[in-house]
Amino acid sequence: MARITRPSPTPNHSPRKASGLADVPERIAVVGGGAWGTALAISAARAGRSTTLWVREADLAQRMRTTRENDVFLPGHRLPPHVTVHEALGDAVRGADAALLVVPSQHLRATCKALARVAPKKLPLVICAKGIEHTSGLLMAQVVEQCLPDHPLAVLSGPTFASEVAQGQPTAVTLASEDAASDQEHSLAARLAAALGTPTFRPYVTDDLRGVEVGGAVKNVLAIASGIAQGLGFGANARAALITRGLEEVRQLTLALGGRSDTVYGLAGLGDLSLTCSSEQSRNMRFGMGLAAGRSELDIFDGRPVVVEGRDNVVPVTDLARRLEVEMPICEAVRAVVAEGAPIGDVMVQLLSRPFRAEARGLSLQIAQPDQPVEMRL
Ligand SMILES: NC(=O)C1=CN([C@@H]2O[C@H](COP(=O)(O)OP(=O)(O)OC[C@H]3O[C@@H](n4cnc5c(N)ncnc54)[C@H](O)[C@@H]3O)[C@@H](O)[C@H]2O)C=CC1
Ligand SMILES: O=C(CO)COP(=O)(O)O
Repeated sequence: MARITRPSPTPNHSPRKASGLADVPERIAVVGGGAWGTALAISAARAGRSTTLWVREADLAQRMRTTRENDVFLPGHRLPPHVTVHEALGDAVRGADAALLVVPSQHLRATCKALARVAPKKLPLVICAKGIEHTSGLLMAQVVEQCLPDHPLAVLSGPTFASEVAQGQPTAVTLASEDAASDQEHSLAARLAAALGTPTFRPYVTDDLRGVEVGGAVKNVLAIASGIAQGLGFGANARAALITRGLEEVRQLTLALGGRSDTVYGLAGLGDLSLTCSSEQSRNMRFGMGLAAGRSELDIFDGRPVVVEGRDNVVPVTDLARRLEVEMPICEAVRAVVAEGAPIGDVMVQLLSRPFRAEARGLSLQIAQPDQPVEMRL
């Protein structure tokens, strides 16, 4: 395995200037000790940051302090010495310069409410969860703004399987903060990039929070579709079509919400969508494959407590699209299977029987529906 090492990153506690940039956050708190939080803590420590990790499960936190491994959510990866594990949220964020929020999307609000009681004033917050809140239909940044209104906000997203990041495999991410437009190198996103970036964890900065968030929320739903397609035995052509047409669904929703096309074609859009739709490392994709094979949810992950954001987000994603009158046929098909119990075969036939249409934007062709029966052995 190729591995690039960085010239001896030594953590220190004094503010650092990087390449003439403003002070970068030195002490990073990671809120959420699942696979992604653990990988981000390892990566932040590798970047030389002094890192705390909040692990909700007290027994796991205790074990991690001894064994230096998260044997539940990210087994096989050692925590560097500069990562301190806490089960009390207040201890994890005390003295932090920035906090990465890495709990599953549907638990973010409750976690933020708890954080509001203990977080230092104006602590910069970095959303690393991908999704839309079920009860409110809000994106993660909107949820955080409601619970912690006075805290500067950034979003970190992109094609990032946790275990590869923990291994130090080359990875690129998008870091978004609104001030990146006006105050580029002093922006929160730029300062976080300087704090968290390494030769193998390469942040790209943008000001388009909305676009970054939509890409992350929708790709998980599309990855379930990709898993279903793979599970049904469809080939590489189908996957390429699904990724391309899925990206168009991401684009339409992004634009409807005020995000930008360049974000859709960036790491948090096309990058994450293509990763998650083509690798069985993806839990969402494995979930879809399991559904196609007729397996139960528990059986798909051998009874382990695994987050499948696409399953938890398919209804809020499609509800939002319906409200904004954005057509998302692939996401709707996943909703029919996952949330409404429709038989996969019927949903697939419906999807393949949709009318042919224009690909070029601006053309509004009316073409007849396919009139042959869909011939598939499902
Ligand atoms: N695993 C990955 O490769 C990546 C995950 N993400 C995102 O990170 C977020 C977290 O996912 P993972 O770390 O992978 O999850 P995970 O499946 O590895 O772990 C589950 C996490 O949920 C937490 N949890 C369970 N119930 C909770 C509650 N009531 N309140 C707060 N936390 C609770 C657990 O403590 C644990 O930290 C998700 O939004 C996911 O989409 C983003 C990029 C990569
Ligand atoms: O978000 C991810 C990769 O960028 C992780 O995807 P899964 O949750 O499908 O494993």
